[in-house]
Amino acid sequence: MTDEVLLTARDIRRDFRVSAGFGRRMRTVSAVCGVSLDVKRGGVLGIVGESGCGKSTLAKIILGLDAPTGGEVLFQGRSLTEMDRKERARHIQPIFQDPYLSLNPRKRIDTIIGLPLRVAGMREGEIRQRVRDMMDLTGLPTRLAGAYPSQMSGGQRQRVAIARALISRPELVVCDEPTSALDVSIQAQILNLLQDLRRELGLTYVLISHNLAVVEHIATEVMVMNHGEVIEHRATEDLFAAPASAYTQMLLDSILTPEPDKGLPDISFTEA
Ligand SMILES: Nc1ncnc2c1ncn2[C@@H]1O[C@H](COP(=O)(O)OP(=O)(O)OP(=O)(O)O)[C@@H](O)[C@H]1O
Repeated sequence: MTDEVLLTARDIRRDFRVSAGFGRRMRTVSAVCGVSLDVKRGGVLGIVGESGCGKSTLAKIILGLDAPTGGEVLFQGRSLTEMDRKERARHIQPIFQDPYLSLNPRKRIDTIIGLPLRVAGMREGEIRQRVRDMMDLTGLPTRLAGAYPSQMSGGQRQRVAIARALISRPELVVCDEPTSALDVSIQAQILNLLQDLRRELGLTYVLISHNLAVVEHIATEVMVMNHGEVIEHRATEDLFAAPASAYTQMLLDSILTPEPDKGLPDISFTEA
């Protein structure tokens, strides 16, 4: 990780107007309440917190897929609002939780992976080569190029989603629960792949996860959220060694308390 700040979010707010029920008045839900953060080039910022604390809303705002009701996001000093969709996509790409939902079931794998390059207007010959290289890099056998998402396993589908996200060589990848929909036995493979790709391609990640074991292993910094606010944001080692807040301590305690008969999650990582 370097000290260069790739992305800055300043005082982000996101309010939603929601109906309070049949015949009732509208009320405001504040999903994100004044969050500021810096993402440093080459690092992994883990964002953790319980369900509903605002992680995914913040991720969508960082990706430019949703507009904040207050504050601004700067990528290399430029506001995301100054960039069009194509330019944003060149710099920042998402990897979502469920690869099945995020892949078009009617398209072949090679078409899905190459789509960002086609949108950018690249020549077909070059696209084919880049797709082959990216399949190789993400551990997808080339014989799967003509397959459809329904013919693949969950892990393979997530590899396709990763290949598609990385093919336009973005600098920042926002991973929103990238392994939560996968079998436990596959989760570690995908996390190890993400780690290898980060080193090989010099990527920066924002990693949203409710799984603190995953975040502890991968993130260089961790930001803890609760009710739309930042509770603490520190280097991973420091946070796990001595959490500064009772809320973080409660989250840490909850991963150390296995569910009856299930034991702790069996995720084994390869060492860096
Ligand atoms: N489009 C929306 N309309 C209304 N309320 C919303 C909308 N999106 C999110 N919210 C509300 O904002 C709050 C934060 O939601 P968000 O999905 O960001 O949390 P999260 O931490 O990602 O949760 P999870 O881990 O369950 O995905 C929740 O109370 C949610 O109901």
